[in-house]
Amino acid sequence: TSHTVLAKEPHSMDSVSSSDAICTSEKIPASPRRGPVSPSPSKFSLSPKLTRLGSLHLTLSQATKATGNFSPSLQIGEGGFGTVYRAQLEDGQVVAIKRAKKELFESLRTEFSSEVDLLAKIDHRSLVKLLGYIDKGNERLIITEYVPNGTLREHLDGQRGKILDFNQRIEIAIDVAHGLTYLHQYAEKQIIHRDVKSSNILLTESMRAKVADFGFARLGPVESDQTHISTKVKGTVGYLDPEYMRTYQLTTKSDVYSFGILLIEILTGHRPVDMKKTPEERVTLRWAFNKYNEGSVVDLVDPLMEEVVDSEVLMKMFSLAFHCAAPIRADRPDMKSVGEQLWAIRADYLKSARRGQ
Ligand SMILES: Nc1ncnc2c1ncn2[C@@H]1O[C@H](COP(=O)(O)OP(=O)(O)OP(=O)(O)O)[C@@H](O)[C@H]1O
Repeated sequence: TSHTVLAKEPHSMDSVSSSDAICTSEKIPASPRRGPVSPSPSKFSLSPKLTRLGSLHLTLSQATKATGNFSPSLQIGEGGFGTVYRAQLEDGQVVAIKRAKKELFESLRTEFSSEVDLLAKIDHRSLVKLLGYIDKGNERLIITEYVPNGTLREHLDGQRGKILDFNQRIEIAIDVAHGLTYLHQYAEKQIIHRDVKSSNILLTESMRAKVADFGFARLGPVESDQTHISTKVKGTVGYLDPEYMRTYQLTTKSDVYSFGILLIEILTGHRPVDMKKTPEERVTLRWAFNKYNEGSVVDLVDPLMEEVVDSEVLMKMFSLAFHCAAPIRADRPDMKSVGEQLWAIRADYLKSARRGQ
């Protein structure tokens, strides 16, 4: 399923090798099914103050009313941890409300509270904004801004009408890079998203991208001499940093790896791992890297996108993506530099497109 999540305890004996992970489209059951998650000290805890978080003050009955009593007709999505509804408030404002799944309630508590605590501190146009939070009785609701135009994956699949053109694809990549740069460098505390993927990128009507779903996000190292944090491996197969999988050491470079995989997906339209494809195309990173080395970069471009893009521009985009997805984290650039490089490639692209007119 597309929602299961890989979770691996540090130092556990039943370790999963990265090749196992790559060969399966199904993700290893998340920690909820492995029994209660022990709250780690560095993770935020749910404090009573949280009910007052965010700029929106809704009661449970107002939220219930706004979602038509959690009506299936207002359901816009379902993730591993909850169901998402589109809701209209009394003043007409449209919001998204994520309701925690009851059967996973106890084990979800940390996931959900981590999302709330992190979202509350964030204010950036490329990151989905938290508006409010309700924790009452056996309901946990997160209210966020509603992003109306579906996920990046839906657009790549052609489920949302017009196929994204090349300029839109670069702009989406730039937005995601800016959102992640903010999390890594400018947020009050360093935040690592841990689940950067195309179904977590939401698009606005003007096709600008916002990074969503902070359910797995973690604070980065707090001590200045600390280079990484050691933690359970979480994320989605295909996007997971192999060094993090091997060592359990999490750094911002794990998001950079996932971003590299996402960039290849944006350019090719291929999911990171697709068992329906031929063996040589199954693992998109490997397929793209081989084609790139053969000099056949033009074969990699999403066939749904009819535009002919300058091959120099394509080479630069793929080269940046492979750099981000380098096996060793020290070889990966930081997100700020990725944003700057994308910006420069976009300028080259616009020049080449003007020449071609
Ligand atoms: N703020 C929002 N505005 C509009 N649609 C949203 C919003 N948040 C989520 N959605 C929709 O709800 C779906 C489910 O979101 P959710 O974050 O719960 O799960 P997911 O990312 O698909 O899966 P998982 O959390 O298991 O990785 C999204 O794919 C998207 O279609």
